[in-house]
Amino acid sequence: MKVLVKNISEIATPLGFEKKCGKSMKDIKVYKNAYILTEDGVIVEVAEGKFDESGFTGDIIDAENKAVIPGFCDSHTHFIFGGYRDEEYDMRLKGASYMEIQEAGGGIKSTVAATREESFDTLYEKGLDRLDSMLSMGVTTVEGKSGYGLDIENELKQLDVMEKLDSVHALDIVKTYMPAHDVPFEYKDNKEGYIDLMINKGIPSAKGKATFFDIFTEKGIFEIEESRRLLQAAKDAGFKLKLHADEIVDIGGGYLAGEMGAVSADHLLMANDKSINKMIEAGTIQTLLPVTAFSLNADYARARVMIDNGGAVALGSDFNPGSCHSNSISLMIALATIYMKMTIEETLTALTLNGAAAMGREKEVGSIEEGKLADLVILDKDRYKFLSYTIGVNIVEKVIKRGELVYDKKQAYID
Ligand SMILES: N=CN[C@@H](CCC(=O)O)C(=O)O
Ligand SMILES: [Zn+2]
Repeated sequence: MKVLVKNISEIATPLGFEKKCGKSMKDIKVYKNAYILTEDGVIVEVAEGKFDESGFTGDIIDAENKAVIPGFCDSHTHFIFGGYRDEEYDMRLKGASYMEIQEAGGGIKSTVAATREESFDTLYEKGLDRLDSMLSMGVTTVEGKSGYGLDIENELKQLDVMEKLDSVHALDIVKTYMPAHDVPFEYKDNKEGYIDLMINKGIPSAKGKATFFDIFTEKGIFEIEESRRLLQAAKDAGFKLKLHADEIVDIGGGYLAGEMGAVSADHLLMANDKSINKMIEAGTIQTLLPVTAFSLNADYARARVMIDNGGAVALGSDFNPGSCHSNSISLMIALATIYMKMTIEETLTALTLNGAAAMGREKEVGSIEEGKLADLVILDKDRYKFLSYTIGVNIVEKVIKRGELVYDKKQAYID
């Protein structure tokens, strides 16, 4: 089945089947007055000018002289969770810190209690709504983590919910197993016991159910040597690695990510120069989550140092019920461009091709070119620079996933 997307004012996309590093992050290909031809969900032609429609029997999507970009690849979310933490957020607005709340038994632990309580079906229904919301912001591939079960059964419940969602929803989901998100209440005086449980039972139980293993490497949560043991066990079991690193305190989590050959290290608000250089040397993608920094009222990650020294930077939403209850792509773009001093071209690469690479999907998605899946966003503006210029506003008009129109903002309104 062929689909033609025609009357495109401008296509803006990074090009390639590998992550972009350093200076090349800003190299965006811009086609003017263009079209995209797809077949069976895959892009077969991208060109400027008019496509000869005589004898064409496929479907046509008219972009009405609007700009087209690749579907966003959000490589860091915790979107399967029970309950909410609005009261804790209010406490933070009144001055309590994220870690104070966590140490007092709130934070991740309160979401773990709520997620254990919630049935598969309830988590699934909430997941559907959250995926719809992501789609409306132009996200076509998303990473989702477990990490709110913290026991064998409930961690697998989260992964199974994502598996089912992936099979029914237009968005593609890349699953991450994260039993090392925190030490559960029942092991509060026996962290070693929990680490042994994860190594001996948890990791084997999740084999084949998730692509990545992730850990919260943080002072007072999992320290460097504890993290190393867990990461090694996960790597030996065939998982690719991710780390939540250097978010609150610099304990060298970014350096460990480089040493372990992790695909990505995420947050990195406090990452020091040695860690940044180690990640660059190791090819570890530095995934930055500016909406979390904004929500925690913390300093932003040093994107310019990372990019100017040759690093590959991705951007993710970190959508979760605690540190960042927002999946807003437009807010993320505003923060990345204004506070992290990324250009809009670097930001686009970070949210598409590099995000795809942070999920191991760079060969399939993340750019608009022959051979990639036809995952496209039609903006309601004719130039891609409106992505940053229209501050904090969602300018996604239509979303195409594997060549099929799956979201149209205009149909969301009653006339
Ligand atoms: N920092 C650790 N994990 C999440 C927050 C999870 C939560 O607060 O529930 C994050 O990436 O920010
Ligand atoms: Zn996270």
